[in-house]
Amino acid sequence: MIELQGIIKYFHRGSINEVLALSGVDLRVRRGDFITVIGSNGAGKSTLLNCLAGSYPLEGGRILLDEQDVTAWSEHRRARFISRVFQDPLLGTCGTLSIEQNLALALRRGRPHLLGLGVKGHDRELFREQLKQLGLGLEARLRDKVGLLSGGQRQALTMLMATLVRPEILLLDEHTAALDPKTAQQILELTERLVREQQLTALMVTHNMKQALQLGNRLIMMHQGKVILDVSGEEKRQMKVEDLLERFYTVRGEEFSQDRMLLV
Ligand SMILES: Nc1ncnc2c1ncn2[C@@H]1O[C@H](COP(=O)(O)OP(=O)(O)OP(=O)(O)O)[C@@H](O)[C@H]1O
Repeated sequence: MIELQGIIKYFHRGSINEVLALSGVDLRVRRGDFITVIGSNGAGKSTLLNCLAGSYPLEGGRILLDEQDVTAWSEHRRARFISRVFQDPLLGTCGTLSIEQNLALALRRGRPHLLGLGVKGHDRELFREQLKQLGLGLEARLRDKVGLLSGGQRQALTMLMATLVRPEILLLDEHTAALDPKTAQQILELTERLVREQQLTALMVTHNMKQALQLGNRLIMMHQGKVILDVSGEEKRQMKVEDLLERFYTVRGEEFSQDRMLLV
């Protein structure tokens, strides 16, 4: 279980540009939770994921992994248990390396002593088998440079790389937002399958409320650096976009303007 306790994150603290991006976030992520994260622009969604991943130091609060305090752990150290997929398909893969070299790097995640790009025969078999399941024909292109792939193919490969060594937690930050609708849907289906088959714990940021309601077992809504709504199970299954807007109004006492988030 991962627990965030009273997380406080400022940017440019003490300057005229000071931003309080997270103002005391408490969140208990249970093993196997697939949490979709929604909220308006600047609500703190990406910052939350970045703080979990150790990209930024905190100004307050702690992060516990199975009751162990990992707040002081570097981003590199946390990469042993955290995988991330970003919006930009170029960020998760190395374009100048081949598909199999990228996968070989993913296989060594969290094992810093094993450097080099050599690919062993039995690993190659594993890669072929895994790639086949993507249904994109990439298993026949193991030695192709990743730079030759389309954005969707590259994001599918990134998803595979992020889960090749099972992470304790998978962080997805609008990972389908840069793709065309059909490709985005394929990546979402892949996401759902990988999370289900490997029983992963995942947090997925999205601007799409329908998507947030369709996927996962739990949904949190952020606003001005706080979690203002946390629904799961049957309650989430029954919810519609209008219910979410209504709940926002009840909690905040203000309308959720439609330009704050996509309602598709
Ligand atoms: N590296 C940074 N330096 C300075 N300010 C930042 C930085 N990252 C985020 N912020 C600020 O912190 C606040 C929260 O930003 P964050 O990116 O977490 O929001 P978000 O909910 O992910 O928004 P969006 O949906 O627009 O991506 C915003 O006011 C943003 O401008």
